[in-house]
Amino acid sequence: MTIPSDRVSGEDLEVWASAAPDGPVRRRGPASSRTTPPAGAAAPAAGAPFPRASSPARDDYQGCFGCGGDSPSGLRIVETRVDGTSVEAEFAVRDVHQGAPGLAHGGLLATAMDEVLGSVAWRLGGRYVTGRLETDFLAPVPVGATVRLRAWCNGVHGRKAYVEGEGRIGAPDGPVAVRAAALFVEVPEEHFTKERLN
Ligand SMILES: CCCCCCCCCCCC(=O)SCCNC(=O)CCNC(=O)[C@H](O)C(C)(C)COP(=O)(O)OP(=O)(O)OC[C@H]1O[C@@H](n2cnc3c(N)ncnc32)[C@H](O)[C@@H]1OP(=O)(O)O
Repeated sequence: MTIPSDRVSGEDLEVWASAAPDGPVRRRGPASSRTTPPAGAAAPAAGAPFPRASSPARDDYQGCFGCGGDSPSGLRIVETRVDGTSVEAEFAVRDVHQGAPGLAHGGLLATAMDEVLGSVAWRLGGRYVTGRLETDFLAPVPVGATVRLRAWCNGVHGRKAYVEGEGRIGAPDGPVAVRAAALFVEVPEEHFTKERLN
């Protein structure tokens, strides 16, 4: 595998084709060029429905740490709104999600972002896995809070999908606690079976 190592540092980087409800956004730098669509990437049509409206594999499988109901300490993320190219979801931070006393563990917040960004990638129609996940933690999240998640796709280039999102505390317009940008890579079906030990 050849992974590009170039980074864009310093100045803000404009995401050229963001489908975020507020339109094109400026990311606070430094931001990685690895999670920014290159020139020539296909931009999702704003407001158009996702190619895949739902995920039967997901609906039938409850073992996922992010969204499944069978994992006792799982995040139990629930999607609340799917609108064109964006997904909204939420979860409640429980005691089992603590890092520092009374506060959510950052790794679990990153997991939540992986989940909701992954849901957007899944809805693009292929089978995608996370290749790279960049996360900015902007505010502590107290145990007991509901985190409102939102994610959208910025572009698709070959096997690569560029997805971005944020998590806010308490309400859809609450304080931003976490931001994430990710590169998802499309894989064949056997990806999910060939390395399994059981
Ligand atoms: C069931 C219901 C589910 C429903 C889903 C619901 C949501 C679930 C959310 C959870 C999602 C996850 O956590 S998924 C689990 C975590 N992720 C994984 O386990 C993935 C592990 N990694 C891999 O399997 C592999 O490294 C891949 C598939 C990512 C890439 O390997 P590959 O297939 O051989 O492809 P490769 O040629 O290396 O890479 C393809 C292109 O992507 C680029 N690329 C690859 N990785 C990177 C990277 N980290 N940073 C930059 N670029 C990268 C390459 O440069 C290349 O660009 P170019 O040369 O083409 O330009």
